[in-house]
Amino acid sequence: MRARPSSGPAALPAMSADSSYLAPFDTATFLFPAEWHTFSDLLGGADTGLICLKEGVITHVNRHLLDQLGFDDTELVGRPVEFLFPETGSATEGDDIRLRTKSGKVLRFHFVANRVDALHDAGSTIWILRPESHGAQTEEAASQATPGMKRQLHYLNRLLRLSQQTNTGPEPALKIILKSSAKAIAVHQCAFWEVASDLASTRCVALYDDIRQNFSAEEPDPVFAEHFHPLLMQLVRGEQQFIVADVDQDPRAALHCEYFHARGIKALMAIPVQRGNEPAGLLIFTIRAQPRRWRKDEADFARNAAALVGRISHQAERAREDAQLRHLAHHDSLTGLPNRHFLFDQAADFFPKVTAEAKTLAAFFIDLDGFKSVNDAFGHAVGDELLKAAALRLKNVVRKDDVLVRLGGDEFMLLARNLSNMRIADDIAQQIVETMHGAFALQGRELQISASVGIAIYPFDGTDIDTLMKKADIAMYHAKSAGRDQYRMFAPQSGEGSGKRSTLEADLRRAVEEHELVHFYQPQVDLKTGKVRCVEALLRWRHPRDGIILPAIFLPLAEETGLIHDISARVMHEACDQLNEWIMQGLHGFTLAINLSASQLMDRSLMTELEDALDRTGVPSHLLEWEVKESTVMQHSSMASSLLDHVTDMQIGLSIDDFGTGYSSMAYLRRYPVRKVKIDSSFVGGLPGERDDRAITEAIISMARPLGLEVVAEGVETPQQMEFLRERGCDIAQGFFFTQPLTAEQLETWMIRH
Ligand SMILES: Nc1nc2c(ncn2[C@@H]2O[C@H](COP(=O)(O)OP(=O)(O)OP(=O)(O)O)[C@@H](O)[C@H]2O)c(=O)[nH]1
Repeated sequence: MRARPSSGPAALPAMSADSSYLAPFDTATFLFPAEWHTFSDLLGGADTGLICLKEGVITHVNRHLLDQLGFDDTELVGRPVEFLFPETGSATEGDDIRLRTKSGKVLRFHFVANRVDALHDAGSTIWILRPESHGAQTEEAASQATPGMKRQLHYLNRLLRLSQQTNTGPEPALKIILKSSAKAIAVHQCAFWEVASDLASTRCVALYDDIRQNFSAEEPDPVFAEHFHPLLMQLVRGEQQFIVADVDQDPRAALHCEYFHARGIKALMAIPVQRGNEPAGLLIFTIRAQPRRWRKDEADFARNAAALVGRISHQAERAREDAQLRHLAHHDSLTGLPNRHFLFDQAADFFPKVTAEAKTLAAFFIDLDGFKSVNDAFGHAVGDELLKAAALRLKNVVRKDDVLVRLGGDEFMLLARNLSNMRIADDIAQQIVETMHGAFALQGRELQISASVGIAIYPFDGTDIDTLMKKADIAMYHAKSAGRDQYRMFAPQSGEGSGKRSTLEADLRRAVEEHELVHFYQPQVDLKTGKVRCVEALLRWRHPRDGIILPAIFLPLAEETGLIHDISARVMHEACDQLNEWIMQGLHGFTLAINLSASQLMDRSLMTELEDALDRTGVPSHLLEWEVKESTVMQHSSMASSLLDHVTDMQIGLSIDDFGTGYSSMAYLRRYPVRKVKIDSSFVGGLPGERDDRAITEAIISMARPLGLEVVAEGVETPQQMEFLRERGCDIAQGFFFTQPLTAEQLETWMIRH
């Protein structure tokens, strides 16, 4: 087989050291360095030269060959291989090959094998060069070695490919090495015997059997204990290799013959494995039935495989130790909870995420009440038990994405992410307080304790963990002063922090004036026709520093400061303008839904703003829809009723948000002209798998139908959810399955495509 690289320049001045032949070159794109090292470790016996080429250009040369030729790595890598040929040159597998040294001498090598696509990188070629024959005997040896080395190369190649595919840790890697090594040097079995750290015992970790084609771990038996174990221990301790061609002829094997006969072993190679500088065990290759005169390349391969096993097991041990250390450093040994260090490390990771996702985060500072007296009355050990039991109860309050840590003593902190509204923070704090109420049965006693909780909210009370913790601590202190066994939100008057609140207020004023409050739009799609029936306008604050902020965060502040009026007026006008623009563009056939909070519903001037906006734009009022939360209609029914009555007269649609979230009286459905009810996304999220969510969804749909109400499902994310809803007769769906909320321009493009 001709192996001369075809892509190299045809007539090169071979002896030239002209650097113009150095192509722009990045080794990493050709071959992983680790892969090359594994490869050259395993194949490169003390006298084997290896060159790796990519399209005729040298990418790697092993140490042995570099030493022979007198070149440095950097002098060869990146050059066409012809650079090494004296005058003209060629390379034919199975033949001799002549290469020039740096000093101008010419050396001859035996070209054992040329492997195309040897490594993961298609197009890579590996040349294996052995010392050129010095006489008849060596020539014969070389030609005998050739098929063996080709096989080694073949299995090595497989080994590397597999190790890349699996990459699942030391155990699969070990199996791959055992199997490939057994095949590469054609033995019946290859086993790794690991030695205990006190060097007192060995254990067969894995054994590959070529005949059975499977792995097992050899069970030591009495014959092993008496005849083989002493040999293993002696080899491990002395770091000696034991290479035997015929166990019946070799006097060193005589003592252990019984074991070899019992196992049918005729020849073996036992090679010590080092883990770092410590003995790790032995890699043992065995041959049954026939003696075997081990060739040098086979012994080299075995030694290199043992080195690889040692390296992998060393890396695995280090990774284990690192993980253990990291766990210890980040966890509290009493409760097993993450500790303060973990919290700060985590904070570095999740604060940017929270900001990027425009989410909120609540920090709960939890401190047990009167814990000291438990210690004093019953002793530290009972105190410890109580801390463990309290931690366990707190864990039950934690949701999937939350982080609970023990800060120290009787203090814990919970970070709850992704709060869609502030009521959830109240609910969580209430749960924390309540979870401590039941008596703790500890060491035959019943102990009663309570907890005080302080809450701080990101980004309003702080944008870093230190500040949030401090504010939550202040709020917790206020909960204690108010009588303990309760929670408090951080409020400006609860300590320093008023500065921040007033900055925020100023920010919000500016936001209204500078149009930082913007609408995103999410379509609601008819499940029968696939048409867009409605577009919900979702108000967001595009804060120049803090990113997107949800209304659940800024509306309470807007209500507190009276800014809500300006915001509502703007919402009405902008919604009508946008709808008008879409109508002018020919996008119609859908309504526009606007969310109204409780305080907006009580603002009588809102009606005037709405009428102005409708007059100014000419948008027909029936194309508007108001979305009001069920709780809002219920809690403020008398105050809101006159506004809602007016809406009825104007034929503005009314839809009830978060329908079914816990209010039992449905009388308002008859009282007001409700057009639609929306199934809260918290129920839709569990569809179709969660039994309760299925039952609630089905109940809402069957309740709405006789009342002539349309049902809209919010938060639909998967085809399975959509299919379930469609089958159950849900009319309309909205959610990421169709699209996330979009800007007006994005929505236009989306609509044209759908
Ligand atoms: N058993 C036990 N006690 C601890 C541990 N770490 C700290 N403590 C004790 O926990 C107590 C916590 O103090 P405080 O929170 O001020 O005591 P308290 O009685 O709960 O006071 P209030 O919070 O004001 O109700 C101190 O007495 C600490 O010595 C621990 O690991 N185990």
